[in-house]
Amino acid sequence: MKDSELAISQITLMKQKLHAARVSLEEINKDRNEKLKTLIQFIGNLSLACKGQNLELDNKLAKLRHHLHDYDQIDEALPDLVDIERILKSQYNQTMSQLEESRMGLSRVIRQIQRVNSAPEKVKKEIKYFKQDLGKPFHTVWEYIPKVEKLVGFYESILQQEFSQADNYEILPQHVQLARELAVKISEIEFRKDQRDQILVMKEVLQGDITLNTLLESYQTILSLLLDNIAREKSASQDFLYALNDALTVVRDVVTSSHNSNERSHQLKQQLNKEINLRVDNAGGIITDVDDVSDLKTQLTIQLSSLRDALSRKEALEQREQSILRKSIEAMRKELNNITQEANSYKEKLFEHQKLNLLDPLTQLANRAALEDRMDVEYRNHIRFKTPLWIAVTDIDHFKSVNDNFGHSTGDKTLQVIAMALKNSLRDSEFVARYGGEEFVLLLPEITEDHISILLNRVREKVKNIPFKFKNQRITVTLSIGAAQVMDNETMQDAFERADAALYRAKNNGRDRVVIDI
Ligand SMILES: Nc1nc2c(ncn2[C@@H]2O[C@H](COP(=O)(O)OP(=O)(O)OP(=O)(O)O)[C@@H](O)[C@H]2O)c(=O)[nH]1
Repeated sequence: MKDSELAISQITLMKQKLHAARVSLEEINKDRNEKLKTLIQFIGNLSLACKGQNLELDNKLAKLRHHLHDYDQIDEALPDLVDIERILKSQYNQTMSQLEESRMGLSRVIRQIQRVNSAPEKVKKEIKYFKQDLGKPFHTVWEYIPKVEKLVGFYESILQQEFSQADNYEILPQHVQLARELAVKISEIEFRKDQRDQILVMKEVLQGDITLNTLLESYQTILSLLLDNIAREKSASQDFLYALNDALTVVRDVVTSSHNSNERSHQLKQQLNKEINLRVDNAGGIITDVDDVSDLKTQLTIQLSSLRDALSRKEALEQREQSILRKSIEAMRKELNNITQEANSYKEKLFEHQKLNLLDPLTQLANRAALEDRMDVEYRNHIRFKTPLWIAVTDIDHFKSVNDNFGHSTGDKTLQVIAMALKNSLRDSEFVARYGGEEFVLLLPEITEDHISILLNRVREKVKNIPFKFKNQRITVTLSIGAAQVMDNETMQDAFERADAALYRAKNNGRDRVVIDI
């Protein structure tokens, strides 16, 4: 009887050990879930950083986040990782085919250039080599951009030759018009800080007495500056996509291998559990069935030794599992750290870029893209809270005569002063954007019909009272304004068109007035 008591106490001990093993397994699971949370957070940041580059990539990352929510669903995330890799590859292929098209375009242009007989012999030879060089495919956008620059260089050499042969090229009114338009266009483009001084000088030149040569030079310089900017932008996003691709491959491999080994250990553990339960059951059966103590002792010793053996195999298995898990988490953490750093720096660049993209460089007011975003927001609020919303379109009267009489740079300064006056006459909840040349759009929420006319006339008067003085001449600049309230069941675009039509009526009725479409 004493022996059987001993056996029972050993079984109890085994059970306690089993319980302890289960608790430590739970702890491992808890740790694993925490790491998973970090991974999900990371994928969330990644989605933010990638947002807008490729809609499918955005959706897949969102889905991946959803699947990774639960470690048990990790196998469901595997196809997403494969898909994301596929999208990145297809983006790469798309770039390659665009590059191929561009290469063919350049080949066409170079064939045309070759027809220019007056090109200097040296340039002709270079063009020939260049054409042969163009036969080879481009692998990256950086191979393409220098080729375009070179092509522009050929044009320049040929034109210089033409100019030196005949300097009787005259500047015609349409050339001056082109120069003025170019000056306006470059005000609408946001150049990098280090390029701005160069652009300012060029703007002055284009607005003054230009020669055909200066006009061509300006086109060439602007083209090279733009190409440089495109190359920088592309390089930032491409670097990021490569890093992202590499990181995703590592994460996928780690997840796959940890998933496979998990599957194997799960089966092994089930087997061991079965074996342990069988041993415990057997031991219980022996205690009740066998009467002879020495028999009982022998049989229990056999059962207990098998039980001990099974438990130690289980413990070894759990230890191995834990070490694999630790290693894979470490690998993931390292990769995640790298990519988080990449994502952060890319996010900063994107943010800077977005900020630039939403501001009109000349007036520092919101631009058209920002206006569209804000229209969406105001329209949603109008629908949701049933609050009144007005849209007003305003245009400076006879602005062309300011440019014609006092020059484009005076025109620019006038635009800046008026933009500031418009902004200062509105409340924080109201919004103004430069819609185009000398046209501005105002979004005015929560204004009643009685007040809209008062408000817009106040804005009009404010601009009219600005004491502009050009070439010692006191000038009054006026605004025409058209406004419309967004009606029930009306789209923002329809209301905008009614406001624009009202502006047209204000112009036709003598300008310097507000017309409200009712
Ligand atoms: N200086 C400068 N002028 C600009 C800019 N954008 C547009 N403009 C000029 O604004 C003028 C607009 O002229 P029009 O559309 O004929 O109209 P307007 O002279 O204002 O006459 P109304 O609108 O009929 O009262 C053109 O001369 C454009 O060149 C800019 O950024 N800077």
